Amino acid sequence: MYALRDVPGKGKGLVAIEDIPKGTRILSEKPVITTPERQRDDEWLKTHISQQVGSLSEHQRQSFFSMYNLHPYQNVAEQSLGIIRTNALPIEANGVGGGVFLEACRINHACDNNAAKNWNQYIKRHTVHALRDIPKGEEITIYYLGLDSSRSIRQRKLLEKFGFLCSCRLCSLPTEQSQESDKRLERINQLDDLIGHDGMRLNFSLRTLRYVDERVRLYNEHGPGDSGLSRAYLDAAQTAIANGDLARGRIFAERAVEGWQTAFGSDSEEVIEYGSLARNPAGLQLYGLSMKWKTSSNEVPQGLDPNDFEDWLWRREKPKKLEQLEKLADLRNRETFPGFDALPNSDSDLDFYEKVDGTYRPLRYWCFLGEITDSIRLHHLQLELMDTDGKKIPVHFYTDGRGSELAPAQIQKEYTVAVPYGKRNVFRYGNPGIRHEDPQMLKIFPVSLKKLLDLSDQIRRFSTDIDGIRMCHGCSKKSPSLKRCGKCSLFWYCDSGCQKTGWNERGHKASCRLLKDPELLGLFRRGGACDGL
Ligand SMILES: C[S@@+](CC[C@H](N)C(=O)[O-])C[C@H]1O[C@@H](n2cnc3c(N)ncnc32)[C@H](O)[C@@H]1O
Repeated sequence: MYALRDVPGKGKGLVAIEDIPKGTRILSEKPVITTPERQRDDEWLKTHISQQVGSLSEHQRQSFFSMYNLHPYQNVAEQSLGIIRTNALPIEANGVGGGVFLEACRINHACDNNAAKNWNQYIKRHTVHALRDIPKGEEITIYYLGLDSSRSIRQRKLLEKFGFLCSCRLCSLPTEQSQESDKRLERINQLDDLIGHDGMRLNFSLRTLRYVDERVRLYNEHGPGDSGLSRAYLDAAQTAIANGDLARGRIFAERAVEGWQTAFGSDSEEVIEYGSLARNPAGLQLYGLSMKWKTSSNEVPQGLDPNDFEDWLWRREKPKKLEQLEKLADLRNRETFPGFDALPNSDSDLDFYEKVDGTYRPLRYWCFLGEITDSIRLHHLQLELMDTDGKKIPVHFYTDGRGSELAPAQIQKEYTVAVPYGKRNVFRYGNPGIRHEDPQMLKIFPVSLKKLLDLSDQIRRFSTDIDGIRMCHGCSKKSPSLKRCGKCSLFWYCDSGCQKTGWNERGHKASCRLLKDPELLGLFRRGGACDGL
């Protein structure tokens, strides 16, 4: 795939002698000489290295002594040490710190490298993989430094450590573009700190995901193949899984693995470890730290265009295209209508609240929905509700009337209770539930939760206008000239025949009556519902 050639200004280097596709393992090599992990003095090192040089084959010896040496020397031992200092690549193995590889050490540096080096602990070899398609004739390059840093820092380190001034594409950018690239790298590093510190401390919150989302976008702008990208996807996977979101966790883990697969190969530690995470995201120890984003592993939306898919994946709030959709909430949207486990348990949960002038205010609207399965009146009313996840939780009435403000006819099994801005509360006795204090902040609708969710589905299907076209609730035909139901204004029909079908056969008689309740309509009108129901 490659040959050792003279490369102008760089001494020798490896050049592709055929097209090398992205992800190809270009080489896989054992060290001929190793250096210890612990710092040793030069005399000790010289002896240690001379012993190893002594046991090289003739071919290896020749190859070793033809390697580039930055350091002056007076004898063979000093020469060997100089070659090692110029060429050694890191090795992470017990007691070993670095090693010389006869082929891999011939690869020159570029800040926009087209190949990745890696010590593979499983096969005890150094591997080099193509990060992108490398056309025949192009030089193979790797990245010598640890972290990504600005042009001036990179140049200083390369000069100090390796004695050359880098002239790669990234280092040769015009000033303005180079400053842009530096800013990007600085922000990538800053985000890394924030994810490491703030993000994880905030219990893997939405904010962590925002940081990682930005980091991934910056990496993609920066250029392909940075191994930081896989790390970033792993952070995203951990954040999702810690919140019970197996669907996104799986996809993020798959993306992390895909990057490592390209850069390190399928037998690398990263691909093996995180490949099993992608197959079984629930196996992560952090799984379920919270269940506020709960999904199953295959709950992935189908048929979205790539941009919408990314918006879903990263939980980006995006402006909706349709005016109608903005007005009418989807009661199955778990962000707006979370199950009990996903509710905040305090005002300081920054996914739900922001601090303004010293007090916490909701960042957005959310509403807990649960169906009554039981009720008890002791010194206060206690309702037992079943939420959208099938979990049963108590609601304790600590209103002035202790629950007497509700008429007995309202408290019926299978009716649905809505609690805007509901919070999880731990009671001194009994199971965690909701502590209800303000009578305005709870409403009961005479319909089961299942029927309410079905109604939500129907509203989205039949009342949404897509470029002026709606679907007839009677016959499901799409048309730009339907007429709306005069009562609820939410369902549309071709003519009175279709309206009759909708009314008598497709359940609109019952749903239209329900939708007469302004408070139920308020539940669907997300915006209007922001101040309670
Ligand atoms: C590990 S060796 C790489 C192989 C070396 N070019 C040779 O001829 O054996 C590292 C040395 O190669 C040279 N080198 C590597 N990358 C370079 C680059 N981008 N520009 C100029 N010299 C480079 C430097 O002299 C550096 O100290």
